[in-house]
Amino acid sequence: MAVYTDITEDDLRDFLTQYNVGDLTSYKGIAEGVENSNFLLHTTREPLILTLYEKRVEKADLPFFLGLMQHLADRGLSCPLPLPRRDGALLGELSGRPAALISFLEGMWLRKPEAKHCREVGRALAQMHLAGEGFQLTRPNALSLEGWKTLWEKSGDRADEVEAGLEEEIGSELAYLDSSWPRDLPFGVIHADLFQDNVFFLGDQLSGLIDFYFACNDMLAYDVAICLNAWGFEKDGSYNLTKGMALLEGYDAVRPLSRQERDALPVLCRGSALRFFLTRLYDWLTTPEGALVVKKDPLEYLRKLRFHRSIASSVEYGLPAEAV
Ligand SMILES: Nc1ncnc2c1ncn2[C@@H]1O[C@H](COP(=O)(O)OP(=O)(O)OP(=O)(O)O)[C@@H](O)[C@H]1O
Ligand SMILES: N[C@@H](CCO)C(=O)O
Repeated sequence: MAVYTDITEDDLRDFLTQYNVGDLTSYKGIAEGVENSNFLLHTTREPLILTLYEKRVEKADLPFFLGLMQHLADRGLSCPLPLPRRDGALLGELSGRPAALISFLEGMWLRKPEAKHCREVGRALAQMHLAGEGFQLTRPNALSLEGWKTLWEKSGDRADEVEAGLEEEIGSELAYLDSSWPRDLPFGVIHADLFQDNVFFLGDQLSGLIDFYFACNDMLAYDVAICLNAWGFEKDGSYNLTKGMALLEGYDAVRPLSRQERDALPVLCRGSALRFFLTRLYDWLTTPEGALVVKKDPLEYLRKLRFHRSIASSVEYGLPAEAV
């Protein structure tokens, strides 16, 4: 679920008078997603997505997210576009939340992606990294080392409620990452949350990327690590070498990874697994029972983190040996 903030039809109709989008014919809340409240609207002209930005999205960051979608779409990436209001603004307010109307992207996310889809995702990620060049606004990654430490300070003393021994294990992991985190790899705009539910396909054809609300400036290879975590594992927790290889090959064909980026992949995967473990752990411990949101399992990312600790070289992820 993600409808944290409900809207009334009257308020919505009033909100829509600020746009040139035709008349509202129907609307409904969208159950998927965990961050923002999303609604699907039908108007006499076109389907639209209405997003109300919730707790983890800073209002000051919205020009970055909305401007980035415009920048990427202008450069040929398939992603939703924020619609301007009659006064040109991309952002309005509805039910006390910042709100935007976003174009509807055709397609569905894949519940059972195969290696061929992972290859497409790798390609699209690299295309996004190239298309992001020249974007003028910047946004530091709030969920990198310092952000992880803050999350850990808020939840570390209760971590053993989720699994015994976690307080010590994650404390050591953070210390390791603090001392080993790469700082001089190529930087750019990263998506930072390119999970399966944020990539749409029409049949086997990738139709576009959505949900740029964690996008920020960080190491491009960190985004590859996020994708490898999200797409390279099976539900039973095992790493699927064929899928990982396809994703990496797809990326590398569009934006070749440097030797330094390849060498850093294991540590970047550890950091990325820790990032999602920590946000999930925090949500797990703080979301009240009965809230209308499906809590995501932090232990899934703990298992991935442990897997990455066993990796000695990026060849083990499926990068062709001769190219490493
Ligand atoms: N532009 C769009 N076109 C079509 N459907 C969309 C669009 N944007 C969002 N959706 C629908 O809304 C759902 C939730 O959107 P989104 O992933 O942006 O929400 P979120 O709360 O930010 O989620 P997440 O948990 O991935 O951070 C998507 O799975 C999709 O069904
Ligand atoms: N993709 C995130 C949730 C949304 O940011 C996760 O799976 O934990």
